[in-house]
Amino acid sequence: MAKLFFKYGTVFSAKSLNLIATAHNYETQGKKVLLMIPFMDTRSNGNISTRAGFELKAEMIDTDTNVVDVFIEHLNKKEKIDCVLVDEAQMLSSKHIDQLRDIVVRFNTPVICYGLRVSYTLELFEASKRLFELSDKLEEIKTICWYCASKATHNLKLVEGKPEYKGNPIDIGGLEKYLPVCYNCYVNPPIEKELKGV
Ligand SMILES: Nc1ncnc2c1ncn2[C@@H]1O[C@H](COP(=O)(O)OP(=O)(O)O)[C@@H](O)[C@H]1O
Ligand SMILES: Cc1cn([C@H]2C[C@H](O)[C@@H](COP(=O)(O)O)O2)c(=O)[nH]c1=O
Repeated sequence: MAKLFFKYGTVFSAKSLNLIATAHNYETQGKKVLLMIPFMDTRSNGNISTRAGFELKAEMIDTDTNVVDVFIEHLNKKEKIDCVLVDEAQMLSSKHIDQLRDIVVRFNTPVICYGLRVSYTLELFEASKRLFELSDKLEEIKTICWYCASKATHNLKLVEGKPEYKGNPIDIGGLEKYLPVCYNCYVNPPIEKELKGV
């Protein structure tokens, strides 16, 4: 029986790197993966990429895209899909997550979603909440706090060097805007540490 997975972590925890390694493992065995990324991720241009330097082309999922239809289009092209991999899953809607769940059940195909758990405003993203509700397996991808030796559990947003805790939970950006932090450093960040070598 195929399963729905949610592999979640903070920003900069190597989620995309993990996805690309999984795709590579399938492909070296001659198996086919279907890659998806939300259209909303305007940084991607339809590519899943990692800061470690790899990039893969993906299907872009817009608000009104039915992901089951995307999957069936590939089957109709005589592709045998062995696994669906979704990056930045937190930017999808809960309806998309229901559709991904449907793919697992109807086509007995594993779906692995990678994404953030909570926003810089400390809210579960709509899609992440649905993934916690529907997934067969939850796995945390871990990294360390930017400022101390604790595990990072939250995402700190900095605007002109100052922490920002309120606003639209979806706000695209990279390390210039978000840092992986523990809860203590989220609440009281020692923000003088510079961004070096990233
Ligand atoms: N230039 C680099 N070369 C190799 N690895 C890097 C480089 N820059 C960052 N990394 C590593 O890449 C990881 C972040 O990767 P990424 O997959 O983009 O994370 P996420 O998708 O969780 O934001 C971190 O573990 C970091 O140590
Ligand atoms: C914390 C947080 C992040 N985002 C955005 C910023 C990036 O575009 C992605 C996360 O990318 P990564 O590969 O995981 O680093 O999500 C956001 O919109 N809201 C947030 O709270």
